[in-house]
Amino acid sequence: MKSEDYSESLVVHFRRAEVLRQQALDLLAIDLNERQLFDLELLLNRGFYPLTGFMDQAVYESVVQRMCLSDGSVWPLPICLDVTEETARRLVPGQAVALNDQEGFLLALLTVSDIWTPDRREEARRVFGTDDPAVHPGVRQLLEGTNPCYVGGTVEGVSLPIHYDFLQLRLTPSETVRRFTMSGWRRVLGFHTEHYLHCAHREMVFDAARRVGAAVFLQPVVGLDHPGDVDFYTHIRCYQVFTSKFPPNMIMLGLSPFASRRAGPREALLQAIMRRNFGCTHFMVAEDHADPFARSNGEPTRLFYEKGAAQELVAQYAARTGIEMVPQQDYCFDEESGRYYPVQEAPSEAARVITSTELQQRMTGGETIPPWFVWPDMVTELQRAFPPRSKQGFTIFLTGLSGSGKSTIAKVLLVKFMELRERPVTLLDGDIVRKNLSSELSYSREHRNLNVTRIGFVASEITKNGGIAICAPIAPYEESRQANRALISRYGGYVEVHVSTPLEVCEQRDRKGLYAKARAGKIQGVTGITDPYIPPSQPELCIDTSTITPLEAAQEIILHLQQQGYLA
Ligand SMILES: Nc1ncnc2c1ncn2[C@@H]1O[C@H](COP(=O)(O)OS(=O)(=O)O)[C@@H](OP(=O)(O)O)[C@H]1O
Ligand SMILES: Nc1ncnc2c1ncn2[C@@H]1O[C@H](COP(=O)(O)OP(=O)(O)O)[C@@H](O)[C@H]1O
Repeated sequence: MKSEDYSESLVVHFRRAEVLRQQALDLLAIDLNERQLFDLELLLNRGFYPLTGFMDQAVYESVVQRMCLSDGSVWPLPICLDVTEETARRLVPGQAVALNDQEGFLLALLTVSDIWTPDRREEARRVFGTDDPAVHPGVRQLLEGTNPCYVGGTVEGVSLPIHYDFLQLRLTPSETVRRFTMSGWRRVLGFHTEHYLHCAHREMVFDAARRVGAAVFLQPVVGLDHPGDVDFYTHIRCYQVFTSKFPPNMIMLGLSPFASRRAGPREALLQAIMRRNFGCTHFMVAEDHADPFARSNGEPTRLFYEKGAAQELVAQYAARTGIEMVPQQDYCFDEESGRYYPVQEAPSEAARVITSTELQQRMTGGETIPPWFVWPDMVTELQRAFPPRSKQGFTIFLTGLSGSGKSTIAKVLLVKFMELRERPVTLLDGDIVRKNLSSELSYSREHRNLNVTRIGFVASEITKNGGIAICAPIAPYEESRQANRALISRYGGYVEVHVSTPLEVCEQRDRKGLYAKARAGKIQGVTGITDPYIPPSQPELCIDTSTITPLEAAQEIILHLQQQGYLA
């Protein structure tokens, strides 16, 4: 396109966007969730070409049952907009609806074609191969994480979803096609990944590209949070290091906003179609591609889909999709010859593959990483995401009856950590939180859980930023304690301490007269008397303070932290 033509088309686009913005002021608006935003972005940037909007019922059924659109072209997964029953009742065919991001910023106008209640169990059976949410996380997401009604219709874009990070890498299909052409790339091998890549991956990608005579388009999936994954920014910086290890003009990095369904072969096929839209001629597919239980680097694991099924499906449809399947082979390192080999061709049993889990363990344990495994500049990046435990933040969560000794132990720990001066320390004591953060809450089960998860949220932020959080609420219920454990252990250490001092001792202490009041019937719902305390099922430590001093109790916790490597 000539530059005058391009400026003219931009002007037309801006004028049209302004018209749509005015129109949207009077329309019903739907604020899209993260998954829906990813789908919308791919509809607007034509990553999902030939789709021009969210599928209507006929197309949806055809895709679910026969994997094709109404014109017969291959399409393996439904791309639908799910809404609540309440929203569905407010919609009629022909109506225009504003589609906003989570902050209410207008992204597109949807012209509704139909609204229906899909049989999501049937969808799950067809698309995922099971309708049991217990055995497949994708099915769980579909049945429990999406709304019950679907809305179909074409979308007209006002703006692509806004990103502020790594803008130079957020390439649309038209941008990648233009860049491939300008680079003289006629054959391009698309490589989709969610894992961090290392030296053996370079050999793997290099060999595959050489075999088919193609350059490489590395397009990692970014966006949805994967618990336990390397921190997002480190992840991308590692991809940048990875691409720097290839000869000039051989590899390009671009970020894809795809929301994975973990639908195995069908998902691999959709990813292949997307890569074709981004300008690739070949697509690398792993044996366990998009399997919900897939792991990088050949870690042994029980897969949901048959090994190799994804490769077969993508290869089977290659002529119709216009993109060829290239099988992905795992590589290992043979120390004797100092060379990398496809795992099946390794000259000796001793050839080494380090798995993602082992790498993570080595990083957090502060162990060395052999140079044949990860380049030193990538190790530096990874060390930021996986600091050794002695540099990670952690939370000590003391739970137990009133008077069991939580606050006293917490105060001793606070002083000890302040003395060490290694990390910033925050004490989130039950009474203090009640005054400052949860003053409106009662002592009902619901409110206690809310209070405890609020404490957990604050502790998770402190832990994430490398600090120490000491929490000391009663926390009588397992559900909120488990939620805190799951949240906080994503970011650092979590030590649950059950201060298990028996009720009789707590009652004898009765520093606040709480038990006396409860026994006299002056207050209701006191934990241990008329309200339950459910002991933690698997606390890291159990401390009964009836026979030990506060200092001794604190020392037990410090010892545990030292054993676990959190304190040097
Ligand atoms: N009904 C009832 N049950 C238990 N405790 C009561 C109640 N009413 C007031 N208090 C005082 O509030 C403190 C407990 O609040 P928490 O926020 O730690 O409780 S919870 O975790 O939300 O269950 C607790 O403080 P601690 O003694 O420091 O534990 C009590 O003094
Ligand atoms: N080993 C111990 N650890 C903690 N507190 C103890 C210990 N031995 C005796 N106590 C006494 O028990 C009481 C516990 O009160 P507190 O720490 O406020 O409990 P909680 O915060 O669990 O309600 C304090 O008076 C404290 O001096």
